[in-house]
Amino acid sequence: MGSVDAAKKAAAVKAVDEYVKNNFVLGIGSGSTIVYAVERLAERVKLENLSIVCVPTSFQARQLIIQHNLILSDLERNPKLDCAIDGADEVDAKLTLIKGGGGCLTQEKIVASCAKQLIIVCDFMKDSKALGEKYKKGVPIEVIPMAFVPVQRKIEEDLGGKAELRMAKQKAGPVVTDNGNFILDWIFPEKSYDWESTNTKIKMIPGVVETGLFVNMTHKVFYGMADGSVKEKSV
Ligand SMILES: O=C(CO)[C@H](O)[C@H](O)COP(=O)(O)O
Repeated sequence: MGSVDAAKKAAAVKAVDEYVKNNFVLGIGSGSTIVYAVERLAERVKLENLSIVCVPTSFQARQLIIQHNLILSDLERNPKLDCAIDGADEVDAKLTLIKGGGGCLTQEKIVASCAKQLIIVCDFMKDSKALGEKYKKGVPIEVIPMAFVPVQRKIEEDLGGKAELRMAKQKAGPVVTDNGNFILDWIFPEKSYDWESTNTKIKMIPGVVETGLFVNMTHKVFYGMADGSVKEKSV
């Protein structure tokens, strides 16, 4: 295992060990770091005979829950969660996040918004002073397919930068999200942003479903470090 994967694993294990308690309803995020969190969760459930109900944030998360024989639920049965554990593409000094590198931002944000606490697990490369410093792929924005051109134009005219339609790698055409929508990656001009108002501006554009900007949602971040230690930051 390389140092980045070891860092992801260290962060995920620590978060699951510190935050998951018996009888929790737990949001399960998406991405590669979450795989380690679910592995650790399954281990603890077995060893400690815990009862944990899991609400997925994506098709991938649902599969992980099923593969590890964990209890699968949804927001209809469990609209209130004790905690959600998820990854991030970048975390700034105020714990504002860019999420959605894996395209699951909308369900991730919905599940996080239903949780008492959002706990982020990531490696040291995601830790930045200002968004855009480390993650160069922009802010993911989920859009209704028939609206992608007008949304693209509005973002570029009003906010500057480029809003690129995310294309699939192993299929001709765009990436289609778990909700049947497209993703625009907004490569924003380099300047300092008020992310709360920027997020609101983008969300007000007709056709936008959700953005990958998570503002004032994070309670704690566990950063796995290159030396195997874990650094913690909270608001
Ligand atoms: O937001 C996400 C998916 O939509 C992921 O949590 C984010 O992309 C981080 O993934 P990884 O743990 O693989 O670095």
